[in-house]
Parts: sequence; structure tokens; C-alpha cells
Amino acid sequence: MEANQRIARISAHLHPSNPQMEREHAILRRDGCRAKGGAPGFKVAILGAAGGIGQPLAMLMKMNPLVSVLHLYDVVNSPGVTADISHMDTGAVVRGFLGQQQLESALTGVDLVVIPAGVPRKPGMTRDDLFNINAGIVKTLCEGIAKCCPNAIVNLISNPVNSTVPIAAEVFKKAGTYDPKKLLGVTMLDVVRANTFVAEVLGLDPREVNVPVVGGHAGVTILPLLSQVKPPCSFTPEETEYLTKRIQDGGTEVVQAYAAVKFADACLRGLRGDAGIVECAFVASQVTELPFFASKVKLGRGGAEEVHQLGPLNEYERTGETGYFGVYH
Ligand SMILES: NC(=O)C1=CN([C@@H]2O[C@H](COP(=O)(O)OP(=O)(O)OC[C@H]3O[C@@H](n4cnc5c(N)ncnc54)[C@H](O)[C@@H]3O)[C@@H](O)[C@H]2O)C=CC1
Ligand SMILES: O=C([O-])CC(=O)C(=O)O
Repeated sequence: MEANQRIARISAHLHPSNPQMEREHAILRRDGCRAKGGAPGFKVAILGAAGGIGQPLAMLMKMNPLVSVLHLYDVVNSPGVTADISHMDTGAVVRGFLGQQQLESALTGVDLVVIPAGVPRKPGMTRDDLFNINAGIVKTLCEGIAKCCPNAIVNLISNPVNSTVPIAAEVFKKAGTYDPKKLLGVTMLDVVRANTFVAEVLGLDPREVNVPVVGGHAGVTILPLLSQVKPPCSFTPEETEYLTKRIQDGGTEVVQAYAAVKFADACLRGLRGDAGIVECAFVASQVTELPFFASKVKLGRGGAEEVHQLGPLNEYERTGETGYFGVYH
């Protein structure tokens, strides 16, 4: 009973109609994106914030000094997650939003929207098996974005990324708000994995390794460019085969929020105007004949301001067993 009352009090506190929240909101509105007591920064919304990716992502974003306001939206459990995260003694002000009737409040005035909402894979499933459920979820969330924060940068994590990004593009086109530079599918996890696995093989610190990963975010569409690893190095055919397969299949080993945070942080540094921010992402692209493709992009105030060419590919990458690039020379 007591616990229930406490939960009710917490929920009331976190509800956007709570007077204290209203006051906080008013302060935030007056100061633009400067949070109460915090440094100037960006307003970020996480949609699906109570999930396996959403919760650690929320925690890590609360620790990011570029974030002044953090909105945590989910259809379940967001009040409890918000209470937890909001007690962290870092600058960002945290607000919780629960259920579709609060989606618009969660999105209003936001600079960056990160979307890990939707169902994850169970053993034996491919990412494509998630399409039926996640397509509808992403559509609804993107309709909210088109209405409430049409200029925000969108980091789309929900799988299958190869399909949810084109769906989001169609929603934005229909609403007349589509800016291809601002819609980015998160493939950073492929890069993070590639850096780690390549560093293991080379006996290096993963932080010193950079492996571009291009294509898409499922199975053979994930193509690590092992010929372009920095620092420059070479691999035996067996190592190439092992690393390519391990990077492609990494999603069945583990899922993690770290990569989502790393990518969101890169987007925020781009928004701030930092120079030389280049990361891989799944974006609208003319690099191949496919309409969306992951490759290196330069992140700036406008989002993915430049989509880089793939650079020279070796024989394996062009025509290797994955066959993915067989048609692109
Ligand atoms: N792009 C990438 O690198 C990665 C993508 N993923 C994908 O991210 C998604 C989430 O994965 P997990 O966090 O592990 O799943 P999860 O099931 O733990 O969390 C998903 C969250 O989304 C929420 N949700 C469901 N419908 C919603 C809606 N209409 N609006 C807002 N929130 C909603 C759920 O309540 C839940 O809290 C999956 O589709 C997964 O495949 C996961 C890891 C990496
Ligand atoms: O594999 C999954 O289902 C989640 C994901 O996208 C990844 O870990 O790369």
C-alpha cells in the first residue's frame, strides 16, 4: 500500500501536468536549451527509453555534457526509469513521458531523437522477422516527430534498420518534412564490434583501431572494409573470413547501448559545430545504386552533411563470398 502510494506520488511528479514539472518546463523554455543549473546543451528524446537498449542509453546520455534536457518516453515503465536516471548528479534535466498521449510533449522542441523502441530478436529470429511489429511502431513515432520536431536529427536503432530507415523516410516525405541529412540509421554497433574484433586479432588497443563498415545492418549486408583499417595493416584470407563473419553475426552474440551513445554523441558534437566528425551510418545515399546505404558520413549542424564514397575496395570486399558488392565496381 505504502509502496503503491509512493509510486503514485512519483508518477504524479513525473507527469507533464505536474506543477513543478510545468515550472521546470517554463524555465527551460525561457532559457532556450540551457538546463536549470546546467551548461547550455541540446535537448534529446529517447523513444523506447525503458527497454534493454533504452535504459543504459538514457543513463549514458544523462552523463553526456552536451545534453541539457533528456526526455524519456516509453509505452511502459518510463516513470520508474525516469526517477532512477533523474537522481544522477549530472547536468541534464530529465523528464519522463508515458504512453502515446504524451508522445507529442516528449518530442516538442527536441534537437536529437534516438529511437530504440520496438521488439528485439529472440533466438532463431533474423532482424527481418521484427519488421511487422517494428514498422508500425516506427511509423507512429515518426509521425510524432514530423509534427513536433521536424528539424530534429533522428537516430534510428529499431530493427530491421535496413527497412525502418526507408519507412521513416516515407513518413517524413508524406508529412513534407523529409531531410535526408537528418535521418540516420544506427550502424555504429557494427563499427564498434569491428574495432574490437580487429584489435583482438592485431593485439592492439581497440581505441586505436578504426574499421569502416558499409552497406546495411543485417547479415551479409554488413561489410567491414578490412582493407581500409586504421592503423594500416593486412590480414590473411583466413583472418579476413573469420573477422567478416564474426562482425556480420555479432548481433546474435550480444546487444548493447554503448554504440548508440557513441553515435548520438557524435551527432551532438556535429550539431555543436565541431569539425571533422566522421562516422559510419545508414543514410540516403548515392554511393551505390541503392537508395539507402551505410558508409562514412561527415556529421555537422545539418546532420549527415557529406556522404563519403567507399574508397578502394579489395577483391574480397568487391566480390567476396558475401557477394554483396558483386555488382558495384
Ligand atoms: N541498430 C542497432 O545497432 C541495434 C538495434 N537494436 C534494436 O533496438 C530495438 C530495441 O531493443 P531492446 O531495447 O533490446 O528491446 P526491449 O524490448 O528491451 O525494449 C524495447 C522498448 O521499446 C518500448 N516500446 C515498444 N513499443 C513502443 C512504442 N510504440 N513507443 C515507444 N516505446 C515502445 C518497449 O516498451 C520497450 O521498453 C530492437 O528492435 C532491436 O532489434 C538493438 C541493438 C542494436
Ligand atoms: O542483432 C540484433 O538483433 C540487434 C542488433 O541490431 C545488433 O546487435 O547489431
